[in-house]
Amino acid sequence: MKALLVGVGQAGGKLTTALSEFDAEMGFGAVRDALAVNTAAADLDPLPLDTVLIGQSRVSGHGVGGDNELGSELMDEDSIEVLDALAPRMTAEIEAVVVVAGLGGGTGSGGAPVLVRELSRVYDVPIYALGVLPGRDEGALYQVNAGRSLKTIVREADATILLDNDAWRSAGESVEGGYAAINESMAKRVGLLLAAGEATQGVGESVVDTSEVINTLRAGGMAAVGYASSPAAEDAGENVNTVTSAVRSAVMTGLSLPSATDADAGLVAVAGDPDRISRKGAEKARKWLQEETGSMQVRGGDFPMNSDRIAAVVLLAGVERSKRVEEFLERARQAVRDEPEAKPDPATAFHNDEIDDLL
Ligand SMILES: Nc1nc2c(ncn2[C@@H]2O[C@H](COP(=O)(O)OP(=O)(O)OP(=O)(O)O)[C@@H](O)[C@H]2O)c(=O)[nH]1
Repeated sequence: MKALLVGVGQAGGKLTTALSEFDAEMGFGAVRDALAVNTAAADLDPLPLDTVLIGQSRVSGHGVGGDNELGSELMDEDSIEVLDALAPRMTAEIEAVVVVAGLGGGTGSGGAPVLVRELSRVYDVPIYALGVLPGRDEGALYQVNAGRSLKTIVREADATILLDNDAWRSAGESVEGGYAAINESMAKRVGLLLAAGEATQGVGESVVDTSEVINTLRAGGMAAVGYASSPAAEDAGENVNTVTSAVRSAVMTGLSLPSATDADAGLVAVAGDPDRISRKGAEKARKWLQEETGSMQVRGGDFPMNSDRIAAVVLLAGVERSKRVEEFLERARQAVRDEPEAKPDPATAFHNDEIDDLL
């Protein structure tokens, strides 16, 4: 999928950078261009990307300090500047725009839903969101902000891929301490997914096509991406279990939103040397995923790559009924109970259209 990335806020800018770098290192060419937008000049300065500073007349380049309503207002006021910066990058080859943001802060949390809405008004290609959920150790404000932002962005975007900071929390390590490694790992999942339909090596109808990724994401709502890999034998016949166990691990332990396995649609891309990929293994894995997700709509195919390993990239779409999402919303609800002055209950807001959301 030839994509244009827009990072909003600090996490958005860093993740967009990690994604662009992964795509370039792998030589995929799926990330065609990228831009970072922020209200804080200091967060934009270190990024190796073109940048747009918004809200200068109101916050003088100092950020919004976690106020996502202000983040949303500033994006609304300056969206023309952002759209102007994007216009020359929106060439005919672009198949999707991905707006990347941490949902728990201020600028990304408030600004990303506004930008998604504006982009959807102007362009016909799908506008996806890539949102980072705060870890459970992060403060109440992060949880509340993310709850409201999530509700709004899911409504505005064609699909919202969620990355849960807790999914990467290794024992004893703080989320803050591990951002660089977390971002690399997130970038690998999403970068492979974007590149899955771009594979040019190898032919055959079993190769995953960009339209299959887009059609899977048509389930809308929230999505998750999983990844796992293992060494493979040279002979495809010996790799039946290698393929099935890579797909299982991608879902059971490698998902960007852990346990989000109740899905409306799925896609399994088996990456590796086509001579090593077991057809039987790929078919078994697809059937297993149908059972695991309860969806009959599970697509599958190869992602030809030069490698002596076999990797599985799994996309699950329409995962909003999952336990993990409920857990997050309960956390946000609890945060509101603990800090009653912190805006409306995001969990109720998520399920109740009568309650105001961010936009
Ligand atoms: N995965 C990941 N999460 C991050 C990173 N940086 C911040 N976060 C998370 O993002 C949320 C905070 O959002 P930020 O992007 O820092 O905030 P912002 O959008 O710049 O908003 P303001 O700083 O309030 O203007 C928190 O949940 C952080 O844990 C990062 O590099 N990687």
